[in-house]
Formats: sequence, structure tokens, C-alpha cells
Amino acid sequence: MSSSTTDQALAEEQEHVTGLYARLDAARELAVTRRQQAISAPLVDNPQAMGEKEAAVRFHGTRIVQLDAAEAGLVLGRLDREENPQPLYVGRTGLPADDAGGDPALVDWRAPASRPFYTATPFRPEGIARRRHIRTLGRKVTGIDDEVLVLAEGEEADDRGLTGEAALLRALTAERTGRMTDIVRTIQAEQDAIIRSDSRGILVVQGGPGTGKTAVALHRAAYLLYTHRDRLARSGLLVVGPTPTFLRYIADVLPALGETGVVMAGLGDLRPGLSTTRVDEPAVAEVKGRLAMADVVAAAVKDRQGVLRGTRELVVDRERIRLRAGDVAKVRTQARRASRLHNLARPAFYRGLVDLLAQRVADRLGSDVRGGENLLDAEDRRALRREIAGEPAVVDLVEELWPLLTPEELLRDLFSSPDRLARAGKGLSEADRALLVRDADAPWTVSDVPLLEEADELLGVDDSAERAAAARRRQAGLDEAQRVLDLLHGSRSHDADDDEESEELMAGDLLDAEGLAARADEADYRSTAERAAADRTWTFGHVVVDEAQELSAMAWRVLARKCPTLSMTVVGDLAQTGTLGGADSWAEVLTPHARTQWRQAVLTVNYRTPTEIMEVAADVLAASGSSLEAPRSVRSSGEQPTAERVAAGDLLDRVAEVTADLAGKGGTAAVVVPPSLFAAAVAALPGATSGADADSSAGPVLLRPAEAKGLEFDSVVLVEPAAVLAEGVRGDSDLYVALTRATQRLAVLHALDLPDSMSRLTDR
Ligand SMILES: Nc1ncnc2c1ncn2[C@@H]1O[C@H](COP(=O)(O)OP(=O)(O)OP(=O)(O)O)[C@@H](O)[C@H]1O
Repeated sequence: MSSSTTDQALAEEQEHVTGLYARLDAARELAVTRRQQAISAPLVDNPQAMGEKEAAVRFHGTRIVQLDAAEAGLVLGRLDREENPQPLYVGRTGLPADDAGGDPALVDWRAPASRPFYTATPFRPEGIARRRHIRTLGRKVTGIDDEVLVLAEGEEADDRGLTGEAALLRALTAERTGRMTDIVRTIQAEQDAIIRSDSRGILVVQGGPGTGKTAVALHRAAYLLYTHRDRLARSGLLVVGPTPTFLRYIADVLPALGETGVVMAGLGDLRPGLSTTRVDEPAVAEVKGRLAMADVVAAAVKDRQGVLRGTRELVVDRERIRLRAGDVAKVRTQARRASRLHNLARPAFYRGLVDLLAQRVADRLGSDVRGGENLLDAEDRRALRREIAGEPAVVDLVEELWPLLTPEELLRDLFSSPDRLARAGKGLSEADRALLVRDADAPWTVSDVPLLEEADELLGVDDSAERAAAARRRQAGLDEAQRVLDLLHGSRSHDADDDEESEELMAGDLLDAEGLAARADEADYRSTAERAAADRTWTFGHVVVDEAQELSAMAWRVLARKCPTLSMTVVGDLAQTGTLGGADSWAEVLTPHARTQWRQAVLTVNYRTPTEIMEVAADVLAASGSSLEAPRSVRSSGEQPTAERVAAGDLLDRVAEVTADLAGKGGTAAVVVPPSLFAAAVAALPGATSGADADSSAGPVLLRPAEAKGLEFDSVVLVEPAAVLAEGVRGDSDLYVALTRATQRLAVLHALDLPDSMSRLTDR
């Protein structure tokens, strides 16, 4: 385009974009008014009307959030269609047409009509003659990138398979801020297919580093919330990520897309009331993550149910009674029949034991010396049972043989007792069991969370006391409501002519005490996300799992329970698995929970790491013997990665120098060190944030390889790769992860020899 044509096009687009912003303002004003109207609509004592009112307030509230989020970069671009002279504008949110039946003024990027914006190519133009990306700063149009999809005769398509290549490359080379940003302008066709894929079943996205798995998973979440708004607004959507640093890194993406009602959790947050980032030693975590641990937990529960070792003498009602293991076993069988859940079966065990003891005592007390029938009548027996039930010796015995247990108590007792472990962990080797032993007061770890959840499933909560308390609260609420109504009635104007019906309408005319109490009871103003996050038994409408290759079998079991419909998006890279219990094959991991209800999509293009760095990483991957191929980089940076050998004593000083130098080049910077050098590196780099606090928006960060997973930085300093390789339980994966974090520059510093697989760096 000549510069004057560009100027004219820019001016035209500016006019259009200004018009769209005016509509955005109007839509926002309308939503604010509607919300206000819904809030101030009079109260009516009708659950349906109240529900509608709440829904209207929520609906308009959500719309306001979406419209606010759409302010930055409202318009993404436009599609010029072959068959329709009117261009179709695509944006972050939809804005309605003026006339019924016409095209919307702005089509939401998630609507079906927007699809060609991401997928049309010169080979498959989908009816689109031209695609235009519109760049804006605030409300000002700053540039346009056009792609002509219907070529003139004789014109050859230069097809690299990229959509909106200019816009894409601009996005990819931009400096990073330390927070992931959305990619709605430049989603690629292979990514779009995943984002819009059917919500049913588990969709696994396997892709190498930088292929946009995280980006795709989050945009898919936004797409599903748009497409299945009603269902997901009620059931909620859960996003699970590996670390707090990672969750912080991705936290802005969904709000920027106008979606705020999503629960984000690390693996240590999946149990309400517990939030841990503490990890076990790799070998311990591996044992705790095995599916066999479900059997261990189940056996540990059984071990606390009516297991009498040897015989026991009790003095009940001044009678000496001898109980044998077999007697108690019978009672245990009855109790287990009463409930599958340990705590709920306890009353049946208690009752059974009292019956057994009462029978024994009655046999003695009431036996007729002349050999006739027992002399105790039904009332005597009832009294006897009551008495026995209250005997301290009996209460203590029930406490010992069938204690009420919380999951925490069960696992504390189990892990702090080699004997209990030996009884419950028959399926584990002695060495594995030894790994599980620990002090009773040891803090919970991320790998304990699925075990606690498993225990919860088997123990249940005896909530009879709570239910009784709730009934009492409800009665008190009723009394209070009646008191309020009486008071209102009493304060009715006495000036009114007694003979005439008062025209004054009082609350008591519209409500009764039940209604008033119920209203106070039902009002739960928490959002779906808040309620879901607080409720252990909540089941989500969709679950997104990132860095899913790291999850243990037990963690999968928890997630399958949190989403029984198995509507999940699971993204990860088997070549980056760093934990012992992590995945080597998706089939192996998912089949036990989902049988055949899962499918796989593959991403092959690396949008993050430039070719120069990716060549080194690909060598490392190949040397590891992995059958997976490294993804193809979409761009080159023109800068070669560097390697520098330094004397061991000077290594960290040099790291500090190089880091300062790279950080000075702009954007974000990270130093990745093997665990053995971490503490020394913290001391050598006082300005860097590290570990769980690492935040690259605040300056350089210092990370061990496992902590770098999923993150990216403009510059990366990799320290002592040979140690990274040697120290990790899957050192090859750790090195591959570390090498693929940079978007621009990589500097390797080492005192030891470089691993052979990195010889490309020194051969040059
Ligand atoms: N279509 C796209 N347009 C613009 N940027 C993109 C696109 N796809 C991916 N990116 C960018 O590429 C980078 C890598 O994406 P992302 O972190 O989602 O990759 P990943 O597959 O999760 O990587 P890893 O396996 O290393 O965690 C991000 O900066 C992301 O914004």
C-alpha cells in the first residue's frame, strides 16, 4: 500500500473504531442502568421472582465486567467477505446490530462468525477476500496489517501456515512484562481448532515448549464460558496450575478476556482449608502419588474399625464381661452394612456393641435359677442398654475401636506409626513404607492433598450434631422473624379509622415468618467461584489442567472426582515431565480415570523460543532418547546463544554480572540454577526474587528448573547445565525446560564441562 492509501485506510478505520467505542460506552451505560433497575426492583415473596432478580443483577454485572475488559484493544480487525460488501468487524466482545437481522456491529472473537479471522488461508479462504488486523493504542488506531486471501490470477500464495503473520511476529518479539497476555489477536489455526473443540470428554493437548498450550487452554476456558455460559456460570470452571508463581504469571489472561468467575488453584490448594506448596522428597512424592495409595488409605480406615486384638475384659453394671475379637468382628460387619462411610457407621457400631454387652449382662442378671425364661422384661432391657451406653468403659472402648476420625487424624496416625503402615500398606514394599514414615506434627505437603481427599471420601462427616444445630438455628430464625412481624404489626398507624381496612401495606401482609426466615437463610451472595472454592464436594462444569504431565495418579483421581462429567482440557508436554510420578504416556495416566473418554490434539509450532536457541534444546531432547520431536520455531532472533566457561570460584560472580548485563537490555530476566547452587545463588544475587516469590515483573528472578516450568523471559542465564542434568530425577527434562524459557537471549555459564548434548554451543 502506498503511504497515502495507508493514511486513508487508517483514517477510515479510526472513524469506524471511534463509532464502535461509542457503542461500547452506550452498552455499558445500558448495562449499568439495567443492573440498577434490577437491584431496586421491589422485593416480592416469591422464590422464582427472587431468583430472577438475582440472575438479572448477576447477568448485567457480568456484562459490565466484560465491557470494561474490552476497553483495551476493543477491535481486533475485520474480515472483508467475497459475497458481502459490508466488512465484518471482530472484537473482544460482541456489540449488537442496529437493525434486527443485520450483522452485529462487532462480533465477539468467540462467535462462530469470527472463526475465519483465525483460520482462513489463501488455500482455504472460507469466503474471505481480505483479513485486516487493526492495531490500536487506547482508542487510537496506530496501524493495520492486511492479508489478501483471494489471490489474483497468477499470484502465488506465500503460505507458511501462519495467520496474520505480521501481527503475530510483532506479538512474539515484543518485550515480556512478567505477566502472560492474551493472544486473541493472533490465535493460529491449529490453536483455534483446539480452543473451539467440543467441551465433552477430556481433551489432551500435547505440545512442546512454547507451542502455546497455556495460552490455548486459557482461551479455550474463555470460549467455553462464552458458549456454555448458563451451565458454566452455575457449575464453575477450575484452572489448575503447578505453582503459585505460575498462577500469578497467568492470572491476568482470563480477566483481560472479561472472564473473572474462574477458580485458580495449585495442586496444594485442591482441599478447601489447606493451602500448601511444600513438596516431599521426589521418592516420597512418587510413592504417595501411586494409585495403590488409594488402597492403603482404605486399609488404614478399615484398620480403625472394630479391630480388637486378643480379648478384653470390661466391667459393665458391676458384671465382668469378656469380649473376644470374634464378638467385635460381628458387630463390625453390622456397622459396615449400616454405612460405607466410617464416621457415619460409628453409631451403628456403638449400638451393636451396647446390644451385645446388654445381652451378656441380661443373660446373667435375668437368668432364672430354676431354668425358666429370662426374668428381665423389655423395659428392663431398655434401661440396661441406656445404662451400658453411658458407662465410661464402654464409651472409651468405642472411642478406641471405632473413633470418629478426620482425614488429618487418620493420615497423621498412619504415617507416624510403622505398625499401622505395615498393616495398611501390604501392597507396598518395605522400602516404600519406610519412605512414608514421618513425625506426627510434620506439615502437610502437596502430595498429601490427594490422600487427605481420598480419606475424606471414605470417612464422611457425621453431621448429625450439625444438622440438629441447623434445625435449632432455623427455629430461632423463625422466632426472630415472627418477633419482627409482630413488631411491625404493632407499629401500624393507629390513626387509621378502625372500621375501615387500612390501605397501608405492611411487610406482614406480604410475608409470613417462614418466608422472612427463609429469605435470611437463602441469601448467599458469594459468587459461584467463591462457593466452589470453599466446598470440598463441589463439582465443576469444566476443569483446565496445565503442566499436566507432572500430576500423579492420585492427583488425577482428585480431579476426576471434582469433574465427574470429565469435561476437561489437559495441556502438557511429556518431554518436560520432571517428577518421578509424572506422566510418560497420556494413555497410561488417563485410562484408569477416563477409559476411552479422552482424545489428543498436538501442537507443533514453537512461538516462544527463537530457532537459534531451539536448535540447542532439540539436541538435548534427542540425546535424552525421547520419541517426541522438538517443536519448530516460528522465528529466529538473529542472536546466537552463548556459552562461557568460568572458574568454579568465580561462577556466581560472573552470573551476577551477566544477569545485570542482560537485564539492562530490557524485558524480563531469569537465572536458572541447579538445586545445589540455589542457596549460594540467592546470596550472590541479592536483587533477584526467588522460589515461590519469584516475580519477573519486579526484576530478575532466580529459579530451580522445576520452578521455571511454564514461564518465559526475554533473557535467561542458565548456570551449570551438567549439574542440572545430574541433579534432577529426570535431569534431561529439567535441562530441556531450562533451555526453552527464553524469548530472545540465552547465556550459559559453567565451570564443569558442558553436557555432550550441548556441544553445538562450543563447536561454533
Ligand atoms: N497465536 C499466538 N499469538 C501470539 N503469541 C502466542 C501465540 N501462541 C503462543 N504465543 C506466545 O508464545 C509463548 C508461549 O506460549 P505458552 O506459554 O502458552 O506455551 P506452552 O506451550 O504452555 O509452553 P511450555 O510448555 O513451555 O509451558 C507465550 O508468550 C504466548 O503468548
